[in-house]
Amino acid sequence: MLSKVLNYGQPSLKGTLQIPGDKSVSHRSIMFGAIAKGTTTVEGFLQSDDCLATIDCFSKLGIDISVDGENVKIISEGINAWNEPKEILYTGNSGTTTRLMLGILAGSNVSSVLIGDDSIQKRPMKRVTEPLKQMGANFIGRENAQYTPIAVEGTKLQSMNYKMPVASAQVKSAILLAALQAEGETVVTEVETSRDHTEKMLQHFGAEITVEDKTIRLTGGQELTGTHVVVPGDISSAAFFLVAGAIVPNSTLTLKNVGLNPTRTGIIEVLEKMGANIKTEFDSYKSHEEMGTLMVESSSLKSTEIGGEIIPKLIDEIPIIALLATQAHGTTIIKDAEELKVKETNRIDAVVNELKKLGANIISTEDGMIIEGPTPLQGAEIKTYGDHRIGMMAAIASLITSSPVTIDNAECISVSYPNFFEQLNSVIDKV
Ligand SMILES: O=C(O)C1=C[C@@H](OP(=O)(O)O)[C@@H](O)[C@H](O)C1
Ligand SMILES: C=C(OP(=O)(O)O)C(=O)O
Repeated sequence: MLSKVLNYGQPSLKGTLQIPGDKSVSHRSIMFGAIAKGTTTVEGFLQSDDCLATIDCFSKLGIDISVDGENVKIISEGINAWNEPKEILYTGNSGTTTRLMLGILAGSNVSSVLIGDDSIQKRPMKRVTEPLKQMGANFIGRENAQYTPIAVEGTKLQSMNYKMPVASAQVKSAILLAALQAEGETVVTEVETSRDHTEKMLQHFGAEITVEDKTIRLTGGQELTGTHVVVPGDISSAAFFLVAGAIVPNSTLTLKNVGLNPTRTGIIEVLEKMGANIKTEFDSYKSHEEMGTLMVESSSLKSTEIGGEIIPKLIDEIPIIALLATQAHGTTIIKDAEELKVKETNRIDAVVNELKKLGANIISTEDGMIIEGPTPLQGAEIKTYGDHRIGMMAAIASLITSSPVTIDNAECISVSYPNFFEQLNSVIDKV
């Protein structure tokens, strides 16, 4: 583990960043390219550890995948032509890879074994293996297929009618990907609308799917055809610079190429409610997903309450929103976010413990946290828990601390944002 001392000396931030590819869309571009018949070309692919784990899994299934920087080409004869992998499929630190692969492999005609890193081995998988078993899937794994390693014996699946108990795009996507191979019409109903990249990509690859409010219908047996995918920049990565621009005095940042799918833009709504100076400009059609440019300038901020249906639209941004709240006037309450406990680490505990070390006035609750601001922050030794989003939260905090911040593991950031420090250094105003 590489520890890193962050000593920027309270700079201001100025400049323009090209935000790297969306992690969720990058994973799905490979998965759909492998399921589809023909050639799929991907532009703007995120070459991060998580997305490379997805490529590695599909290479082991015999799919021809070539990577040339942000361009990827996938050639497949369709899901029924996959090879039975001779090796274990390693999903690394990626919950998305693990859960979506379980859905895909369940209805394939291969047998395989999935395993992830130490963090993945603790993350709950029953949320996908239970509903998939109801469709006929065969899994063997610890505690009734709650934890990896999990063995999957692909089989013919039946459709089902499923009311989701949690707001999770990974659960929804695993079921929809299984439903594509199942006999009959599957109906999935969400508790709250979560990111809809799977639904959008199904349409983009030629499938018919209907979405009405929180109910999604998909009939199995539809064949996907290879196509071209333009991956927008990741708003969850842009979020770190949106918050940096808002809290670091005298800053002006322009973020280009940002994915603006409305199921992901909760962070923009929150920044606006808190009084941030932020502007959005949509690009004309470039991708099957909305994208555009965001501009942010530092300003005085006020507290807010975050809970209910907005939570899935900003779930990965809560660590950086907590830092934002330390600089806002008043009491910010984040609730209905118990899902944070089953991410790369328990993000409620990690955020509260680490921001406290920096001097924040923050407490944890059963389903979130309460933050009182504004508070001047000081340097400290921060533990990332191997969680990329905690590492980046600490790095952005270091821009406003009175003394240096040390993070114990800088490498984990490459799970989602390999050129994070390069981009951060490029906007530190040297004058
Ligand atoms: O479907 C996806 O690509 C993701 C869904 C979310 O997880 P949950 O579905 O567990 O909420 C999110 O936290 C994760 O980073 C990516
Ligand atoms: C939770 C995350 O990803 P995953 O679930 O794919 O590991 C994340 O990127 O914050």
